[in-house]
Amino acid sequence: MTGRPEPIYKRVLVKVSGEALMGPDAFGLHQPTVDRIAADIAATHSLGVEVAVVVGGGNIFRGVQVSSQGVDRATGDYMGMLATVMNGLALSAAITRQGTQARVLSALDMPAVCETYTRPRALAHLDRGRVVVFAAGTGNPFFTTDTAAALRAIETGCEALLKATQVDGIYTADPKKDPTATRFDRLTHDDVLHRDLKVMDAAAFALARENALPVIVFSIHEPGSISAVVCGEGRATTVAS
Ligand SMILES: Nc1ncnc2c1ncn2[C@@H]1O[C@H](COP(=O)(O)OP(=O)(O)OP(=O)(O)O)[C@@H](O)[C@H]1O
Ligand SMILES: O=c1ccn([C@@H]2O[C@H](COP(=O)(O)O)[C@@H](O)[C@H]2O)c(=O)[nH]1
Repeated sequence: MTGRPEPIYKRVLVKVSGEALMGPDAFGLHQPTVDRIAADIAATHSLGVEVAVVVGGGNIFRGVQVSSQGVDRATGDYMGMLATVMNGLALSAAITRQGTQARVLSALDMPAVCETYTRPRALAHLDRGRVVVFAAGTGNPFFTTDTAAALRAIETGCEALLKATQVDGIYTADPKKDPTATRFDRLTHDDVLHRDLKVMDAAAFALARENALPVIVFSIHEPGSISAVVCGEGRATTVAS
């Protein structure tokens, strides 16, 4: 007995920020941090929750970085999507080391590296109890992995999108820039869109709103935060209609 309540979801999608994977470093993958996040994903899975993951790429590359340096935006975005595949492979390997089966499904076809995303394949892996790591975002430039997270969550019937990020919820303004910003416990999708709160892009929130997908924003830096949130615990902002 851990004293923790039962999970409130059967299937969730966890969006893991790429920047979170660099831990205290300035770039790339910080293996102890990757292992800690993988352990929390495995612990969540061991509670009987089916877990899908979308991983970002901000620790390695963002398309907009090169658009001012003579590389066109679409090419830069494909480079960003490749960064998310590297992160997906690292996270999947770390989850597997925890003793939990995981598979990487890429929106861009690269059969020598990992499986290609199809919805039936993703559902089959989830039904078989595997953690599914979605990589390469939506497979399209001019999108983000936040939008991929909302899209994949809806496609695969997840009951909530858990955005594991740098901050412990949604604030009146970016708390990294405005020390007077205050945190919300609960918001509607409309609130987030009308107030133009930037924690996740508007396309992702619009998709979540249209499909009544709850979004829960919490800090990935808090150990055990993913398994806490699936049990309705921990510090977070819940966005629901
Ligand atoms: N109103 C707000 N409330 C909370 N956070 C906000 C707000 N506005 C902007 N932010 C910022 O949004 C950031 C969330 O971005 P995060 O790095 O998790 O996502 P991402 O850019 O999708 O990930 P990646 O690192 O993979 O690119 C937070 O670090 C926070 O500083
Ligand atoms: O659907 C997508 C998803 C991502 N990209 C590109 O990848 C990088 C990294 O993703 P983050 O969401 O910023 O973590 C992003 O900056 C885009 O360049 C994409 O083109 N399409």
